[in-house]
Amino acid sequence: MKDEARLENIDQLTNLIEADSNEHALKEIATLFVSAINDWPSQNQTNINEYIEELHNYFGTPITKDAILSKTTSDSSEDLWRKESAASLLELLDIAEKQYQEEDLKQLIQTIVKYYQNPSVITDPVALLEQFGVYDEKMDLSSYQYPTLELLPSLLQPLFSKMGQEASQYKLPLLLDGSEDLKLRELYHHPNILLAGTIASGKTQFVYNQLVMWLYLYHPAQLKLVICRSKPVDYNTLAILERHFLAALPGVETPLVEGKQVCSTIDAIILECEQRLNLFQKAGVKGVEDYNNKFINRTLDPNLGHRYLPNIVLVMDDIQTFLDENTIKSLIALTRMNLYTGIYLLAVTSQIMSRIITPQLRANFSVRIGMKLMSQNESKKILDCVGAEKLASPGELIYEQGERLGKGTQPYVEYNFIAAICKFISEQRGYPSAYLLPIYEIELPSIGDFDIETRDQLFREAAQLIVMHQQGSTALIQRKLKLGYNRAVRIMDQLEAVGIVGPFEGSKAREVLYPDDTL
Ligand SMILES: Nc1ncnc2c1ncn2[C@@H]1O[C@H](COP(=O)(O)OP(=O)(O)OP(=O)(O)O)[C@@H](O)[C@H]1O
Repeated sequence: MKDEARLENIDQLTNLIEADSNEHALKEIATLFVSAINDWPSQNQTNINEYIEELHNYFGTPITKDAILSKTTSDSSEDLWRKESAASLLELLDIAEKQYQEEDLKQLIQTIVKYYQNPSVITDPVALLEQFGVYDEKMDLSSYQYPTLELLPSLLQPLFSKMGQEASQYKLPLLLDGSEDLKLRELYHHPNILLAGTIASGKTQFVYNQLVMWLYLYHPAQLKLVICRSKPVDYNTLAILERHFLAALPGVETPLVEGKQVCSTIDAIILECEQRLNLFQKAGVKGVEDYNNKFINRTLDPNLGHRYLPNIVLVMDDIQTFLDENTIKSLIALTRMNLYTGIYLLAVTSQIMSRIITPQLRANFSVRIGMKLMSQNESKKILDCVGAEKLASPGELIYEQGERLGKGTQPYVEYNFIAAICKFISEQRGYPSAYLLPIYEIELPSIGDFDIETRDQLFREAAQLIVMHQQGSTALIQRKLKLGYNRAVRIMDQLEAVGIVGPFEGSKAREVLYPDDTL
């Protein structure tokens, strides 16, 4: 984590609260705390710790509601100010008790200081872009409000509150254990995670837990998700986050990735990865963390292609359903090059066969997690040791990273709460579209018997669509580019003229003559 200026002074805290455009319980508590300090009858009190010490001297230790109530009785004019101050303290302890089950004022103030000391929680990189001269009104989500803890069941609020405090030290955390021993894992040095478990062992819940945690921690400018699903019923709740947190290929209808699109999407992520590595080289840095710091500190010129790089997490649930030969090759390529790029892969499977998780691919997953597995043999295949066959299902897991092994339990966040969090986010202003993944530009052939000037304006987009989907269908152009039939037919004729598709074949789709490995 980078060093932050220490937050000790009451004026600093007041300024940070004012700059925090989100409404949440911690801000309310911090505001009451500032007003309690301002009312406290001591000379020029400006230091937060000294103020806490004065409170301890006066109320005793710990400073609880009972301690405050039993002290605030006398009527001298100095005590009137103390009473005012105490009223704010009582109010803030009241909120803290309900929201965070915290009764000790000192602990609470430490939490506030920690929260406001870490600017990544409150700083919006998009708002910062304004300073770089590349500010774009359409991309401004500076009024974005992070989901509040109240959207979670009250039983889980203390866990997420603790998570929020601890997670500020991580570049991207993974939740491994949600029991009393909260256990998070830093993914920056281990960006590829494999999760295996039998059917109904809690794998999808594991994925949702990570997503919910990240949605609590990050601004839409900082995190993008690509979700590959095998069943159309999965992850529908997340589709409404398209314009906030999802990344997608240009021109696709649903931002949740299925079937044939999986391989082209992974290839697009590989391209994004390559672009990032180029940017790092130009910037003279090793990874995304230093790169973004340089960008925020205005040492990288946006006119040279530099931009803020969000974390991108590729989630592949039921990975076995996507793994044909090409996809395995692409995944191996991706997992070889994505270290420190801010691009992560979370792969989930219920099938432990080496045909699916090939030794080459397995070796690139440096974080491996087993939920309940069928046999000792399966456990060994995933974790290099037995044990996962004995886990309680759903929810328990064993994780392995390098030499270490650990056991954890996943919390259970019911889907209606997840849906409420997504709804809370989706109702806010979003970007004009999903974060668009790059696609390889097609070198259009120069052959053809029509004038380039007469090409349809959407000719290039249509060509990319047809080649990407390997489907010479007029209906596809109509649907994806939202065009009328006649215009789509005209474009198809133009595509035939340059040799991208074959001739019209009646009710059959035209043959695509341009191979998709050029994409
Ligand atoms: N930690 C947990 N505590 C209690 N119930 C849980 C927990 N995790 C999951 N469940 C419940 O167990 C069931 C199976 O969970 P989930 O769908 O996550 O499993 P899965 O491994 O993804 O299953 P599949 O392989 O069929 O996709 C669901 O009904 C879910 O609500």
